[in-house]
Amino acid sequence: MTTHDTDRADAVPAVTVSVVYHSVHGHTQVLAEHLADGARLVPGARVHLVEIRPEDVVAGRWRDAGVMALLERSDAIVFGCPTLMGSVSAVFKAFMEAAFTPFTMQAWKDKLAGGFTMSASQSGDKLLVLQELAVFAAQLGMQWIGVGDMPGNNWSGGTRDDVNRLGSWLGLMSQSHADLGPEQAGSRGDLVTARRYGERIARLTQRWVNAVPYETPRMTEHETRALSAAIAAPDAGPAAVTGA
Ligand SMILES: Cc1cc2nc3c(=O)[nH]c(=O)nc-3n(C[C@H](O)[C@H](O)[C@H](O)COP(=O)(O)O)c2cc1C
Repeated sequence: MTTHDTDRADAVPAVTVSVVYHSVHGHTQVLAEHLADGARLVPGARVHLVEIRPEDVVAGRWRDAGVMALLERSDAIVFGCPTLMGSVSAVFKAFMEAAFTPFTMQAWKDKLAGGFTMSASQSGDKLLVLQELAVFAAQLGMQWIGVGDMPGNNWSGGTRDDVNRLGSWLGLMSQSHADLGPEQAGSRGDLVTARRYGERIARLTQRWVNAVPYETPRMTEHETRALSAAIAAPDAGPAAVTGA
């Protein structure tokens, strides 16, 4: 089992958020890391970053008892993988099929869920992957959380740095140019959107599990464009700007 864990239990009650992802060349991993960083902003959030590894797939079956035990005690699970041939990656699908056991026990019922995917094309049929992940979560009886941001890059002044620049709500979409390495994964806007989505999931988990008060953050289109402009500013980085 490969996990990178953070414990920010503080004085508030704890929730456990696990971000489970597969990445072939590292682009999806960057997205997962930013999503986890956003979740870590929430007091009490214990965030686990869990990589699904091809070496744990043997004869078509993925197995890792440690990961499954962690997921069973998680309050929220976020699923992510690259879009490959218009579908979830094969390694991640092997993980999904291994969830047949918790499915039979309804072990993940009423945990919160979310999903993300990365691809090279602007569309690349990423919606199909998010639909697969959402149906998977529904089969497990989970409660799905979508992206809560207005769309970006949908007007003449829009850029790749915009928040939610691919205009996806079912889950988080990001796009990486096929000739660039993971150090240039996605766009600044995608990484900020990932952090915002991670924070949203962790805050909603705190409300769902511990009834921690949560005031729904609302941003007008105008405010969203101002945030996108801040992300595009030369000195700004995704770590510095979230608009939260
Ligand atoms: C076998 C294969 C299939 C792919 N299929 C798609 C696709 O259907 N749509 C798309 O936009 N990109 C596709 N891509 C590009 C990947 O989604 C893209 O390179 C992504 O950044 C890989 O993420 P990773 O570095 O986390 O593995 C494909 C790449 C490979 C190698």
